[in-house]
Amino acid sequence: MTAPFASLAEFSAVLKAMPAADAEAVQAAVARNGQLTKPPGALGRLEDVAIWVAGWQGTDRPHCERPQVIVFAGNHGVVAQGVSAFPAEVTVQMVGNFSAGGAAINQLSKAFGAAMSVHALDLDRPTADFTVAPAMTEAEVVAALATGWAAVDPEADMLVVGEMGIGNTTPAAALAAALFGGAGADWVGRGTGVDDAGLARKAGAVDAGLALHGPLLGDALQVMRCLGGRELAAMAGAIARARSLRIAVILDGFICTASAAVLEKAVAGSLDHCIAGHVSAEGAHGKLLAALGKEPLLSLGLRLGEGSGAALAIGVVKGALACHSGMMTFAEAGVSGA
Ligand SMILES: O=C(O)c1ccc[n+]([C@@H]2O[C@H](COP(=O)([O-])O)[C@@H](O)[C@H]2O)c1
Ligand SMILES: Cc1cc2nc[nH]c2cc1C
Repeated sequence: MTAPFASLAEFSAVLKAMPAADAEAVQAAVARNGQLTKPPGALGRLEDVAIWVAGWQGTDRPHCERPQVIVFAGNHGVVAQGVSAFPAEVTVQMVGNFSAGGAAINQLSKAFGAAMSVHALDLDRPTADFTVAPAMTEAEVVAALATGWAAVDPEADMLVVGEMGIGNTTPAAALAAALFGGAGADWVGRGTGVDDAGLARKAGAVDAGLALHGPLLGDALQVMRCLGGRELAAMAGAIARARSLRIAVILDGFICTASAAVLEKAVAGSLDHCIAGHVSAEGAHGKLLAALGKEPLLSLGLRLGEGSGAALAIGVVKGALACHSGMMTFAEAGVSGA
């Protein structure tokens, strides 16, 4: 579907008109959960997950039979500041690897029965270095949001968005700092494995970006334009599209979460259809999730990106929905209650 916005103002209006969860389906799912053959609460957070998905799918028998994984790739001018352990050409090389089926996310998507696609966004045209200019023009950020919007399969019943972009933990840290306050040092981490000097360069780059674009940063969508990147904006566009379709979303790591946070800051409640798949090893991811009030499902020390942690969490969500929708009630099974 062509995106119903051609400017950031129109995208903002779209965010303000998003559907809510189905309160009746939530109520029905709570009632069903209470009748299933288990002690009350014995499935822990799986019960909450199932009831939450029920609300977005509008049924007390929610399912995860057609999960979709989308990986967006972008390149970043700020890599000129020496902020990554890897060279920028790895982004396009990894897109080749995704297309050939050779990356971790290919295997995880297959393992959890998800349809996976990859979208490379103007890799030969990196965003501007945000320490000297806004990362994107309005036309560029809107185009990236629209790519994400169009990439979502309306028939999917669960969405994972992931990313690949050498250097992108730096724009992600810049988004987090601009949205939640603090300095670069509060939000940067080691990414693909920078040393102490690299970490200091990342903090310096974020501080320079905050200082340069300061006057615009009260507006979350301007934060994305000035400090973000194409794959970050595309993830935000896909998460917004999923909301418009009432498809639940599993968030991935630090970059994905920072991109999503832009939507929440633009319009509070924009991430009510999103769950945190995992907490990554990137230093500030836990803090960012806490700021959003999201409790991660998994904590496995991953710091890969690509949607990998969220793809693993598909397995947890599938387990939650299989139990909720497939179990018998006490009455059906002839099991005595407490
Ligand atoms: O998902 C995460 O939390 C995460 C943490 C560290 C690194 N990454 C991945 O590594 C790349 C960014 O790291 P860097 O050091 O180049 O900024 C990018 O391709 C991400 O997918 C991802
Ligand atoms: C090899 C490699 C694979 C990745 N996947 C996501 N980010 C990545 C960064 C690197 C360097």
